[in-house]
Amino acid sequence: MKVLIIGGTGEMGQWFTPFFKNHGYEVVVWGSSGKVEVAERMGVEFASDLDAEIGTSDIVIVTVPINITERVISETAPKMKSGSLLMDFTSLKVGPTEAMKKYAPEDVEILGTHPMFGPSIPSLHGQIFILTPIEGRCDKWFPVMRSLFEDNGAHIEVITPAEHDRFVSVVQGLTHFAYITIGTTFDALDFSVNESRRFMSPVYDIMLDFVGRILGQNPYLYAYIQMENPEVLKVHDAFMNQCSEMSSIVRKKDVEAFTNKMKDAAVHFGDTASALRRSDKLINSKIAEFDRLLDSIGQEIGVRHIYSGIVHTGIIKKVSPRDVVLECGSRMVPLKIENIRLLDEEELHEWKLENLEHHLRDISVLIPEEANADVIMELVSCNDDIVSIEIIDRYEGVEGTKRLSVTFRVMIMGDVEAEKVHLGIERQLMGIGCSIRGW
Ligand SMILES: NC(=O)c1ccc[n+]([C@@H]2O[C@H](COP(=O)([O-])OP(=O)(O)OC[C@H]3O[C@@H](n4cnc5c(N)ncnc54)[C@H](O)[C@@H]3O)[C@@H](O)[C@H]2O)c1
Ligand SMILES: O=C(O)C(=O)C[C@]1(C(=O)O)C=C[C@@H](O)C=C1
Repeated sequence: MKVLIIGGTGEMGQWFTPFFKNHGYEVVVWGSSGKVEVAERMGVEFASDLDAEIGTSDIVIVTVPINITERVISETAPKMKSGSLLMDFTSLKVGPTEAMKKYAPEDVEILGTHPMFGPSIPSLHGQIFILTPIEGRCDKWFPVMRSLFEDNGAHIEVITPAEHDRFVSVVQGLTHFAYITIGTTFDALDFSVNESRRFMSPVYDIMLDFVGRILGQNPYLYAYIQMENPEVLKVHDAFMNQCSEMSSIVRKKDVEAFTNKMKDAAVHFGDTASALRRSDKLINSKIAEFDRLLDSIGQEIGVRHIYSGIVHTGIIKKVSPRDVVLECGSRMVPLKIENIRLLDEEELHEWKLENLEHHLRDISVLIPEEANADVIMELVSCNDDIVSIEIIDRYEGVEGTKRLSVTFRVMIMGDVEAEKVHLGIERQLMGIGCSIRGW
């Protein structure tokens, strides 16, 4: 089954390429900037002949900047083969769906989708995926796509394209607008965000992270989310009216009016108690990770850099509210706490197993008569410094004894003193009655 991702070299395209590849699809990507090296890095083909790929693909996904999506659909849809599926990931749904309806031949199915997440999420687990199928235009492929996303942990919401655009005019239109405007206000006030962190409350801390998260992303995406959805302007008007009304209440020092507005908004909002609990959880999770770092000073830890994926292991030397210093061999590595995730013991162990260069030792022993070599091996294997152990030789013909000779091949964890562990294993074997051969 072949999937062509038009825009496959972009942010979302690069997220979904390995996703489809890992589910057994052959993936071919195309991007206007011709980034063949991006395709190579992902281990997929770059579509050198785009029209030929469109005509032979089972699924074509359009995931290009919002403002050109309809044009790309109009150029792509008519060239698709019978029985195939045309799908998009655009943050708006009315325009792209109308274009798919208009330009896709009747025997090509169409499905508008909007993944409600950005490309920095690790998996579909717990993420919302909005689907806007058109009656009679996606009977074969809708259940296939739905279960592909659902089986990977996504929560599916099915609505019409118009309902979608109305909801996202607030869900994204208002949220992004408010956060971006907070960012532009910092700038207009020439306010030092960095210095302000010294005085931050939990609410401010979290708000800053979200403002920074949005400001740091592709500004064109956010511009088109504001400008290509006609519903957004109504939301801006309502927001700005509320800003002026609240500000004039503040100027008049009208406490009664302010508190009434706030109480009314709380009633309209609904369950503020759950919002408090959930935001407490978010705040506490930040504190919990910080506490774990503090508790680990002087101990070995492993942290994964959220953006590069690189794992650093070492002894934790210093922790301040925003930074941590790790001693990695002879180097001191400073890391920003917001950029790292602390690995738990099991994750660190797994990482070591996969990434360290381990030490191989063969230990030959004569085991006691009547003893069972497999049981002895099981006993020895209960040692955290041992990666693996196997029996590579059993020999009954040792001169002068009836005892069985057994050779254990032991892989010792790469970051421990192999000699010490080796001697420890030999001592343990002797303790249960084995004689080390070659002594
Ligand atoms: N980034 C997100 O967080 C996010 C989340 C959900 C949905 N989306 C939607 O996904 C789509 C892609 O967003 P993105 O962030 O991956 O964008 P991007 O800018 O990172 O990637 C755009 C891709 O489109 C290609 N492209 C640019 N101009 C083109 C043209 N004229 N013809 C064909 N291809 C062209 C680029 O080469 C690139 O491969 C958008 O519709 C966006 O609304 C984005
Ligand atoms: O950065 C994130 O995690 C996002 O959620 C990105 C985000 C958003 O901010 O709403 C951006 C555009 C998409 O349409 C969907 C999600």
